[in-house]
Amino acid sequence: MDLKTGLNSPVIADHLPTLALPAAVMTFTTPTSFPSPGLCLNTTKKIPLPGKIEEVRAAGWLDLMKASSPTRKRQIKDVICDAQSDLDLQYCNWTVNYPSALISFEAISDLAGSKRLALFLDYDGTLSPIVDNPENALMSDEMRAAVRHAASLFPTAIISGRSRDKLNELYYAGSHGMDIMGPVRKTTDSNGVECIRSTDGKEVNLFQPASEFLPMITEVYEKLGESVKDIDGARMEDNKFCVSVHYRNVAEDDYKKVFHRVTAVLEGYPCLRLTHGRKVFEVRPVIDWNKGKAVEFLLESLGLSESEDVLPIYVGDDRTDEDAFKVLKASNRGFGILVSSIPKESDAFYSLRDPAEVMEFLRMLAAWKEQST
Ligand SMILES: O=P(O)(O)OC[C@H]1O[C@H](O[C@H]2O[C@H](CO)[C@@H](O)[C@H](O)[C@H]2O)[C@H](O)[C@@H](O)[C@@H]1O
Repeated sequence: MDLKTGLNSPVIADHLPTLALPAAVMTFTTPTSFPSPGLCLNTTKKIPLPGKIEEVRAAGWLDLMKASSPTRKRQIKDVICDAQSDLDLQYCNWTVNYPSALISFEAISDLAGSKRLALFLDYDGTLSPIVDNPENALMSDEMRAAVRHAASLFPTAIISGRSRDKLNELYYAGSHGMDIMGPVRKTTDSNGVECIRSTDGKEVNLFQPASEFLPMITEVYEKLGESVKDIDGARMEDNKFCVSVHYRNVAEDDYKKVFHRVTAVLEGYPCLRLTHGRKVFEVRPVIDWNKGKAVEFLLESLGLSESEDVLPIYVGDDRTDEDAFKVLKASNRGFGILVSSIPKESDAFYSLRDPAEVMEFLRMLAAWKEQST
């Protein structure tokens, strides 16, 4: 997919309640085959769950899948109005804890002061609206211009679950941060970093911490594709170091089927984990690497990880972006901005409603930078 001019479509935000699965569910067996155990998180042996807990687990996931469906709008105009006003009230109350980055822009620019901003931008749901077909999730020309303008003023990276070759912009980390094309590192620690030339001849660094998992990812992609091919609307996506199983276009009655087919295949891959995205199952290696680690890696590559006069800002909409929000929150340096049109728990500090507001925020940042220099 080439990210060209985009299609504007309504952003359908998904509400994903947090689901605390029993600890037993989250244990994995360190495999005897495939990558060296060192690569797979040290974990205790996976124990078969008693039937009851297995049912609870399946029901929990099913609730997650249903909760991420768009609320069914009834055809009666009044109900939509009422529902809309209730949602607005809930959203308004939520922004008390997650202030709008547009309304709070003056506070943000005061915080930024003379610091050097570093921008980290998620792609789907942040720079492009959520649409039914991933192939149609494109940045609009206006958004692309806003991103490019910001990138001319601040170090800017796109960090996405998509494979890196679908993102031909700036610095970027595809596969949920596991495939990083970043600036030539200014630090000595270069283990695992390969120096290559990018398509426009620029010398860059390539860092792929999950490269040993490629054969496993390729194999599980094939198996998952085979296992869901008879489910109408189910769609696979190969994101190089991770796999997406989309169910946005699957009938809700078939959600359970998708869930059980995916989990049945993954039973044979204890070194892979399943996370829930926006009407998508994300299958990733069980390694200690995520979007938060990618942000830390890129800051270090830019020589910005030690200095106090840097303000990293991460803008994202999905659960995998929370790893980056957590890193910035824990470092007490910089902050996350959650893109959501409905209330959600998050480790972000600010909020923006949708990609249109993200674009406005980027424009405000650029204007602020240009008038303050
Ligand atoms: O980290 P991101 O850049 O947010 O990528 C996360 C996933 O985004 C895409 O799927 C989501 O967007 C699609 C297009 O709007 C939508 O159809 C789908 O339901 C969403 O889950 C992408 O296709 C995945 O590969 C990414 O992992």
